[in-house]
Amino acid sequence: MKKDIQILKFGLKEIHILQPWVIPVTIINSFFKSIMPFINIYMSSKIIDELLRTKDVDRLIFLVGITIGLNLIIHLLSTGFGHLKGLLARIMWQNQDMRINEKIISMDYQHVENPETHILRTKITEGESMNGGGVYALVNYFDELITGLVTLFTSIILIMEIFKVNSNVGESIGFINSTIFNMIFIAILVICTIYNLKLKENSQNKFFNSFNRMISYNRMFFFYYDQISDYNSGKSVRLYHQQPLLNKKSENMCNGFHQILNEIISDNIKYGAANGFISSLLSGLVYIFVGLKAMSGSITIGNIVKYTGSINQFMAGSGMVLMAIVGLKANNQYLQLYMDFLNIEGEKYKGTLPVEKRDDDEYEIEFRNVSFKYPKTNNYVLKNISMKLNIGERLAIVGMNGSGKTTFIKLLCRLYDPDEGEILLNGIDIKKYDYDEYLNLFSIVFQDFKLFSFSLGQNVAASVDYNISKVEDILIKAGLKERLATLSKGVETPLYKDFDEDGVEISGGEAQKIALARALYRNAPIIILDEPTSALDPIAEFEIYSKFNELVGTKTAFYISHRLSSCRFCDEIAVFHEGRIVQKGNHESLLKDIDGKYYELWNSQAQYYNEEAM
Ligand SMILES: Nc1ncnc2c1ncn2[C@@H]1O[C@H](COP(=O)(O)OP(=O)(O)OP(=O)(O)O)[C@@H](O)[C@H]1O
Repeated sequence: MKKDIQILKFGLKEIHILQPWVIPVTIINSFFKSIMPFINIYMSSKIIDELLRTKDVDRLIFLVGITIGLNLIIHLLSTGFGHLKGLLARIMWQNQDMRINEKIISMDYQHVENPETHILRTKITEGESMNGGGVYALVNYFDELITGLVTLFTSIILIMEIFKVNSNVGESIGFINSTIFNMIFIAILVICTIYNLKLKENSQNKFFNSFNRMISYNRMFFFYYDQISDYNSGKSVRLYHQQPLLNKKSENMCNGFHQILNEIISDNIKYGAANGFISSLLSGLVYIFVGLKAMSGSITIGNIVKYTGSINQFMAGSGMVLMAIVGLKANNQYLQLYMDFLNIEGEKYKGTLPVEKRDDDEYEIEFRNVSFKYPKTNNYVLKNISMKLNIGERLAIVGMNGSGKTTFIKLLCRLYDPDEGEILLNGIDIKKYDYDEYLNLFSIVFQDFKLFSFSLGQNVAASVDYNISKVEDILIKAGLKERLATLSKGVETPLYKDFDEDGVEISGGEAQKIALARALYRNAPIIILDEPTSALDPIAEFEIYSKFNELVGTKTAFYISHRLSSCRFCDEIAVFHEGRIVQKGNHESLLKDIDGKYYELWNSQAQYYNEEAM
């Protein structure tokens, strides 16, 4: 109970943050919605009594006029506020999406790589969009609760009279006029309502369980959808005849999904039938109860309309309140997911020390006995790494697949922190530096870099506004002079066709050059290139290497590559093997150690060049 209230408070606070007007407008809308039926109930009873008693035409016209007028006003107000509420709730929903995205962007990288974060996110978005659970649903349950409470309160005021024992009626109908008769009726009303509530609660819980089972199918569905729609995968699908594989996988997913859907539909039918039966039974009882009271003479004919209408409204209102409570409780399960997501803590210590701004780019990096394993794994990916990179030096990192090269860079950029040892910048642990200032020291091209469907210039500058001539200069330096000349809108040409028909498709090599240009545009003192030329043709690769010193200037550079021939220009080469640095030195010295890993790697690659040459 305490936890439920806590989650509810969180939900209401969230709604307020996302769109502060949603709650006030919902309350006003619920009020108008709920009083509308009572105007007709009350006024109808007055008109009937008037017809049966005085038949005063002027008064009848007055009563009908008031009824129509009130109906019109309340209807207009209720419709207007209803639309406003719908609009605000949609804005709130959109703001929630943005809040979730902002959270993902700002959370520690280790959470971004953690599949559990993505499952949680999928549960939240699908809970909202497909199952009506979460913040949006809270607005609706809140609406139902307020509407129910106002309905309940108003109906109680109107029906109180009927439960009064009338001393003017005769002995023969004494039982109908007695307190016991009234109590029996109220007891039946309460029992049926509680039973209905239990049915609803069971159905909601079953639905939430089904929803949890559905999540994995939904994730698969979107995965296949993406794969099938993505023209890049289209190539391998055709080439490897993967259609049957994808079809089979989709079919299995659909079967699992349909099975859960069938269970939900059959549960809903059972619940609907039971609920319909009980509601009809109750309606019948209300008419019998009020009819008997009228026959006994304890109420007027006009009051039959008032009391049957009000008791039905009482039942509807109490049903709404109870259903809203059950709904709110069930909805808490969805809100809890959202709360867990927002509560994902930034565990990383962000530091406060400002990074010294140096015109001479004199930044020295040292790894001291660094060991690291990925969260929730047992094996060290890096073990006892120690190395120092002097200012302005170019360090090449080579090694076989999975030897830990990219992980080394991830630690350097504080995407993860070491489990043991420390990384120092100018002799100070990098954790102590202000996180954002520290990151500003790096220009990085990752292997799996990403370009966006924005303009070429915005991609290079990583910003909406940019200096056009600077972007052009850098693109030319990165080897895109000819390609740039073919673009009618120059650097303002959109990349890809996702949002713009005039967008251009670029090759893998061109994309890599743009990613390189982006790193150069940033002009940070330390540059990191993770396989920066893997997609380039030999001539483009040669051009980049021959200009590398000019491109990198006085910056300190980390250079990761599988192609050992392309690392020869580096001052120092570190050879990684199974998470350790097994050799260090320049190309010539490393090659002299014929038992070393570098010699082995070099020869295995040189062998192919030689064979090709033969
Ligand atoms: N997020 C992660 N969670 C768990 N293990 C990971 C994660 N990322 C990488 N690894 C594992 O860490 C090891 C080192 O990976 P890393 O990407 O650093 O190697 P690499 O030398 O850069 O390889 P490659 O040359 O193929 O790019 C691999 O065994 C990899 O499976």
